[in-house]
Amino acid sequence: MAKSLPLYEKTNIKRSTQRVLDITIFILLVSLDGYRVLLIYNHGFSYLQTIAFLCEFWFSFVWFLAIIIKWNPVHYETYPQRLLKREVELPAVDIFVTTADPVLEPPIITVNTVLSLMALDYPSNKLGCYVSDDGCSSLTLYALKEALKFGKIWVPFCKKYEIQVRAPFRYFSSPPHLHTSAEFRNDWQMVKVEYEKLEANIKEAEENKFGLEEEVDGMDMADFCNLHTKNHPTIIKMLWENKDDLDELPHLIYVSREKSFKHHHYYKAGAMNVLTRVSGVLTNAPYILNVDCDMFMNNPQVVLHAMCVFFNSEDDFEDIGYVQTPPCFYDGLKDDPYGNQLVIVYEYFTRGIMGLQGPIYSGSGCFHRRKVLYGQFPHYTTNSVDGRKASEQEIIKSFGYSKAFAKSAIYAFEETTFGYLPEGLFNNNNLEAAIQVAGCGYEIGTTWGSKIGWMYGSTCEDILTSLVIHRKGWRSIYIALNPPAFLGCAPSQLVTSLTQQKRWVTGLLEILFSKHCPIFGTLFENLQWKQCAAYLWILTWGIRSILELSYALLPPYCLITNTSFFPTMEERAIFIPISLFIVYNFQQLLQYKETGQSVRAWWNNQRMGRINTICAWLFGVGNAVLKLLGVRETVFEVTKKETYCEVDLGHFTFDESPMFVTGTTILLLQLIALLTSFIRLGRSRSAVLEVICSLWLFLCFWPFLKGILMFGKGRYGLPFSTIYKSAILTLLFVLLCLRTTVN
Ligand SMILES: O=c1ccn([C@@H]2O[C@H](COP(=O)(O)OP(=O)(O)O[C@H]3O[C@H](CO)[C@@H](O)[C@H](O)[C@H]3O)[C@@H](O)[C@H]2O)c(=O)[nH]1
Ligand SMILES: [Mn+2]
Repeated sequence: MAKSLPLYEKTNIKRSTQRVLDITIFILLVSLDGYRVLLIYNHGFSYLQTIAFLCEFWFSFVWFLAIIIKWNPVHYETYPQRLLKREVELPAVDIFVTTADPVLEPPIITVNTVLSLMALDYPSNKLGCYVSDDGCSSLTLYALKEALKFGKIWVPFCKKYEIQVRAPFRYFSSPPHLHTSAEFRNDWQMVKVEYEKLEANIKEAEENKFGLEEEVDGMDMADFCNLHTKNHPTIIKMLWENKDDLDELPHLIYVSREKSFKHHHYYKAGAMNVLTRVSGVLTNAPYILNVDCDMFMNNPQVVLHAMCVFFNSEDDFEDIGYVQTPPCFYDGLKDDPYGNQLVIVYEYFTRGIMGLQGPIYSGSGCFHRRKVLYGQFPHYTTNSVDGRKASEQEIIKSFGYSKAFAKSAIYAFEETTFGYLPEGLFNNNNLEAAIQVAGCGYEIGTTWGSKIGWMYGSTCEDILTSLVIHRKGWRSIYIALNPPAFLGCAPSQLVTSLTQQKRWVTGLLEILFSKHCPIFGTLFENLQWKQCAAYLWILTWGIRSILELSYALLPPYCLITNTSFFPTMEERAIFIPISLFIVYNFQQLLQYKETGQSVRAWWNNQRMGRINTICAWLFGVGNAVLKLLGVRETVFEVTKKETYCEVDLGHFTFDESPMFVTGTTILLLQLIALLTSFIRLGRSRSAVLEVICSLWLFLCFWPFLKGILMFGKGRYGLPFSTIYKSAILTLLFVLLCLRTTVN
């Protein structure tokens, strides 16, 4: 019987070898800690040994957390065909796309994402697509308007021929299949020409910066006339309304929330909350799918897959808060030179977390339940604010003064499948209500960002939001589809990648040192302790960077001062660090092999691991400290989206960023250390392991040496200021080393 078949199934993945290796590494780490303790106990306190102990102790702790996470990996399989057989009424879904800057995020990218989403295999009268434009750009609006025209031929074309890749730029980047009908080839050609026209129009508008006050194609652009992108009233444009017709496109709504210099706008989290409210008064779908502007939909069935989870069986479903799809990227550079494809993190860590309370929300490609975002606790079917049923008055107090919104929220708590559609969608009353809830003063005195919606206070609003949801006891589920549900663009330049990493680390520390710290969530709320371990593993990245930096300074210190911090050749304990080095790298290599990646990809990732921690994460820590001290607010630096492949892809390029100073300094120090030990060869104590460490780090930071050698050769070379700052730091360190030996 079709009805009784489950809509999704969970299978455990067996990874015995990995488990054995994990445990072995942990035992070795603990032995190393033990060795240090004994040494300090027997020979008295020494700074060198204490620093080494602290670092290694922390690495052991992080490894312990990792074991908890990786212990029980799982896989979920979803069956949309079974769902369709059940003939249930499918619920409405509101789709949120955010864009923030027409230069860093060219409108053609956003347009492709929107077009792919409009073409989802899902009843189009149940979909509403909201685009938030924090850049308040008439260009983005114009591009959307043009895209809508193209969408009217694109979407039917995709559905007629069951095209899989529904982002046109991606689809047209390869020729059509050979064995296709003449009709298909004609259609293909026609649609392609139309897409090229769309591209050309947007490009032209970009170049000409058309007179903003002009009427573009019957659309009044006067709203954008003379306005400042950081100080302007709300602009909402109802671009398309689906009149409850399956063959039409889904609703398309453009929202640029009000901005003023007097208010904080909370970056993406703020934008998401505005969309939540605007969609609340318009379509109020019980499910919300959110997608970054650079993540196009790549599996048309993805909404059906997600619904399989939500619709499985009554009791099961009652505590699932959201469904996340993995972040996957297209056109990954060969062998992952910047280590940002996250394959290993996904396969070993995320799959592991899936077996705990559930995956962490990663900001894009996620299906939320509206009532969960509204602060609902699991197993409630009516509204509950702070865990108990609330009156309309209380709802207004916490959700803001809009009556229309409060009313819609009550519907949302009851999770009616259609959402809330009073007489006609785009009437003036609704529009007025929407403009009201998009105002920048609307949230004052409410609990938006503190208890409901997307959470404020961290540039990693995604992780903070999911933590707050998990703390209430909700579970979450990951669906990894084939083909991947969404494909995004990963930074293809070193600076961009490092800037992103830096922002993440700042955001993570902001959470760790706030009242939202997961430890409290486990002690006082419903966050499971293993899930807490998973959060801690991520949130402590910044701390790891300080210890990694200290550890990276130990070998040069020892080699310059002719001391050692590792056991020497004469000691039997030397086998501990040696085995650790071998087993650890063997395990890493094995993981790359298991996931079908090359040895080169392993090397690149492990190298970028060091570069990220020492360059980007360290500055992330700096930003977080400045914020905690109240010196400076953190800033969400939007990641630059590269549209076209540049020639130097994969080559390291540099700029004036201070992040490169630490990297260059570490390189110079290893160089001096290696030279010193070479000169001393034969006359010094045996410091084999220190030399190996130094050499290893030297190889990791090799691209910086190239940067120095290419000095003056444009972006491939390190700028002079960076080199001389690093040289001064190196000199200071060497002097410090010499001073300690004199004493
Ligand atoms: O003031 C802002 C800043 C950003 N965004 C949007 O936020 C999204 C993510 O920004 P991006 O610069 O692409 O950051 P990434 O580092 O690529 O984003 C990752 O990390 C973020 C948290 O740091 C998450 O929010 C993202 O979903 C996740 O993909 C984009 O759609 C932006 O348009 C806004 O809407 N308003
Ligand atoms: Mn992004």
